[in-house]
Parts: sequence; structure tokens; C-alpha cells
Amino acid sequence: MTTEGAPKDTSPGADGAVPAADPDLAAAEEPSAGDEAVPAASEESAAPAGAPAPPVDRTRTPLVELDAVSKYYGNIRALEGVSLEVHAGEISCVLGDNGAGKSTLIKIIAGLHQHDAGTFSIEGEETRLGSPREALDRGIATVYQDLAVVPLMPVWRNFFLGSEPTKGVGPFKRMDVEFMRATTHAELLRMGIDLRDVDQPIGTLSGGERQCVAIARAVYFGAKVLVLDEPTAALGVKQSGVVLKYVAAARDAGLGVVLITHNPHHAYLVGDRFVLLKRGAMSGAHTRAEITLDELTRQMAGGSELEDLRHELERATAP
Ligand SMILES: Nc1ncnc2c1ncn2[C@@H]1O[C@H](COP(=O)(O)OP(=O)(O)OP(=O)(O)O)[C@@H](O)[C@H]1O
Repeated sequence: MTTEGAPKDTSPGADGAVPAADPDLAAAEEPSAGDEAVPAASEESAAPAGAPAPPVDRTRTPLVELDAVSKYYGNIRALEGVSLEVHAGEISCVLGDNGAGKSTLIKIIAGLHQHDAGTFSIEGEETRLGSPREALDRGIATVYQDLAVVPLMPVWRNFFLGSEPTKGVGPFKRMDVEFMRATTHAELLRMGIDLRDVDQPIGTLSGGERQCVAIARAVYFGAKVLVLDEPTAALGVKQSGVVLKYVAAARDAGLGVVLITHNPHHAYLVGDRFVLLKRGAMSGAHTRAEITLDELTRQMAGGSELEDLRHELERATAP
């Protein structure tokens, strides 16, 4: 996996309940005895059943804020005028089709690329990140879709990869294996992941479980902002539900989450804010209270373009 950072100070407990608005996900079977129930919600609301979506507080300083950010690769406009707010305890979803600019946006937030125009602020301070290491030091952890795990190494070893604690001094210094085992088990449990054997090679876990371990790792290492690159893209319905539950658990632990996805159903299950990208530009930005799942889906599907196409087809086939 590819998240790392400084060991955390504190973080509150997580409760991973995710309301289900996607009928397929709502129907998904629960993964293990340790998992909590996924109550079904109407598609108009992803707040817990019956409760209205909490109002978005526009006065707080975001953990991360992009304001009219642009990025060009030579003549290619990868991003233009894109704005995004990421708040503690909230999930900001970035939706877009292939080539929309999602990866470019991640790379700017993760410190791999720098923006060409606009502003990028972390906790109110305008910033230009020089490297992924700098992003991590500022509390931004990115979990990529193709997690860089060592498949044959145990789960606990992957959990601490690159940040292994040691005990003893001088020639007696060695990795604190017992601490790593116990901590990995406890941290996964705290996120609601009851992995019976943390000694099993991480390669034996499902793709969804590996995503969950990466999320738990970011929380443990004290990330303030968690960027998730299409965490459900390669997963089936059931596994997607499990991963979204842990995305919500990270949010409930107080992190600000950026969820990149092309699936409006997945976004609406957990999202507080939605930014839609199309060919590098922002085609919409909404808080949860401002948009329904139907409308989000329509906009993602290129609502007005589809309408135009339908009219054209009707004209073309008219007698
Ligand atoms: N290194 C690069 N050099 C030149 N053009 C690039 C580079 N990276 C991305 N692009 C272009 O920038 C645009 C946005 O690409 P980006 O990868 O950010 O989109 P995306 O939404 O992540 O797409 P996908 O879902 O297919 O990964 C595309 O037109 C792409 O071809």
C-alpha cells in the first residue's frame, strides 16, 4: 500500500455505518460478523434514515482548499478553474469520466505535480507541495487504486512498511514484531475490520480488504486528509459496500476525505460535497443538501448532452 506518515497523536473512535442508497449496495450481504448493519435510506437522502442531512458550515477553514486551480501539460488543458473544499469529518467526492482530470487533481493534492494557476491552501495557508513526502508531512495521505503492497508479506508487515518501530539499542536493535502485530490487529478492529489472522500474507486478502487496510493505516499514521483514488473501481457490489463503510469510518474518525470516483451511486452513499469534472473543467459543484442522487446521476451521465442527442436522434428518425 502507498500511504505513510508520522505516527498519529490521537484519533476518536470510528463507527462505520454507511446508509445505503444504491439498491445493489443496499442488497449486498454483510461481509463478516464484526461489521455493522448498513441501513437502507431513500435515494434522496444519505443521512441516517429519517435524519435530515446536516447543514454545511461554510464558515470553517477547510483542511484543503483548491480555488480556481489549473494545470496544463504543454498545450493540453488537464484542469482549468477547478475548486474543491475538504473539511474535517466530511467526504468531498470528485466525479468525472475518463480524461476528466481526476488523476491530475489527485497528483496536485498528493504533491506529485504543482498547479499552474489558482491557489492550493492547507488549513488556510497557501501552499505549493514539492513532493509526496511533503504532502504526507502536512497530513495528506493518498491511497492509490493499485496499492503498492508486498503480497507475500504478512498484513502487519505491510501495515508498517517503511515505518517499522524497533526495540533495543545498538547491535540488539530489531523490529518490534509483537508491537506491530498487536497494533495492526487493534487498529483494524477499531475501524471495524475483524481480521482473524494478521500473519496472513496481504496478497491473500481481497482487493476491498486491502483498500480497507490502507485506509486504517492512514488513520493510524495520523493523516488529516485521506485521498482515495477510485477505491471501488475494480470491486464488485459487496466489496464496494465494505470499502465505502470504511471510508465513512475514516470520516467519522475526523479525517477530511477526498473520494475520487466515476460512480455517482457510490459517491452519494457517503458524500457531503460533490465536484463534477468534465474535460478538465468543473461542470458542477454541490453540497449534499443541494442535489439529489437522481440529479447527480443525470449530471454525471452528461444530462443535457444526452437530451440533445435524444432530440437529434428523434429528428433523424422522424418520417
Ligand atoms: N503527463 C501528461 N502529459 C500530457 N497529458 C496528460 C498527462 N497526464 C494527463 N494528461 C491529459 O490530461 C487530461 C486529464 O487526464 P487525467 O489522467 O487527469 O484524467 P482522469 O480523469 O484521471 O482520467 P482516467 O479516469 O482515464 O484516469 C487528459 O486529456 C490526459 O490525456
